[in-house]
Amino acid sequence: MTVVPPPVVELRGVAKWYRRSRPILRDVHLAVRPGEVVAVLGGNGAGKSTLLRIAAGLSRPSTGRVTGGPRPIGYVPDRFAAHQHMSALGYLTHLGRIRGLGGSTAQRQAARLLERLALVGGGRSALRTLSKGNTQKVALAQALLVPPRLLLLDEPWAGLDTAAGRVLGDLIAGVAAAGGAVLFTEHRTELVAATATAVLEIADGRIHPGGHRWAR
Ligand SMILES: Nc1ncnc2c1ncn2[C@@H]1O[C@H](COP(=O)(O)OP(=O)(O)OP(=O)(O)O)[C@@H](O)[C@H]1O
Repeated sequence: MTVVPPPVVELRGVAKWYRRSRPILRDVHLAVRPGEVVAVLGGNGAGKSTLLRIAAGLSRPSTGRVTGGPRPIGYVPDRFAAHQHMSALGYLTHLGRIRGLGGSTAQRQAARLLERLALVGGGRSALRTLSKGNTQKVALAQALLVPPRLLLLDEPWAGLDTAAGRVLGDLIAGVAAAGGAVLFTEHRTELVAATATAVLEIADGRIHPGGHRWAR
């Protein structure tokens, strides 16, 4: 008998609207379990980022419930502002310490991720000088400093070159293999097909199962 593990995060009957807005999400039911990599598709403005923010606990549903909310959560937002004068390595080390790592572990982990993602110019580069793709590498590294039980990625391939894109695929697979759950948004179907174990689509505020499961 196969035992289905409990969801890492679960949304039950979630709806979201902003003042005077149409409902962005309606009656969304979604469960992401350990080892799953779930892709959320949908057109511009469909509500994908809204869904991720709710799953992250950053935005409250107007109705419905979110259960789970494990720690640590890794979250890469659709826009990562990095205007600081700090270096990439200094910034990530600082964040790692805030998240409970010792100073040298935080620095080692930050350096390892930046090297793996091949941050151009290296970790000493000031954040505000980084190109879009290199800023995205820092955004990804901050989400992975502490191995997340839930990894939420909003269009994580945006701006990445091919090599870094492949590394991202490996990092996502690594989180899932370690028993983490991953929920990501993406428009490019080839990236979804190569990465996701399940696909959902948001249309009219409702979640529609993609129906297709791609074997890894
Ligand atoms: N704070 C807010 N106040 C009012 N409306 C908002 C707010 N945040 C998002 N919206 C609206 O909610 C809708 C869904 O936005 P969301 O960013 O979730 O879409 P998305 O599917 O991620 O879009 P894209 O693919 O363009 O990134 C949009 O119409 C947007 O304008």
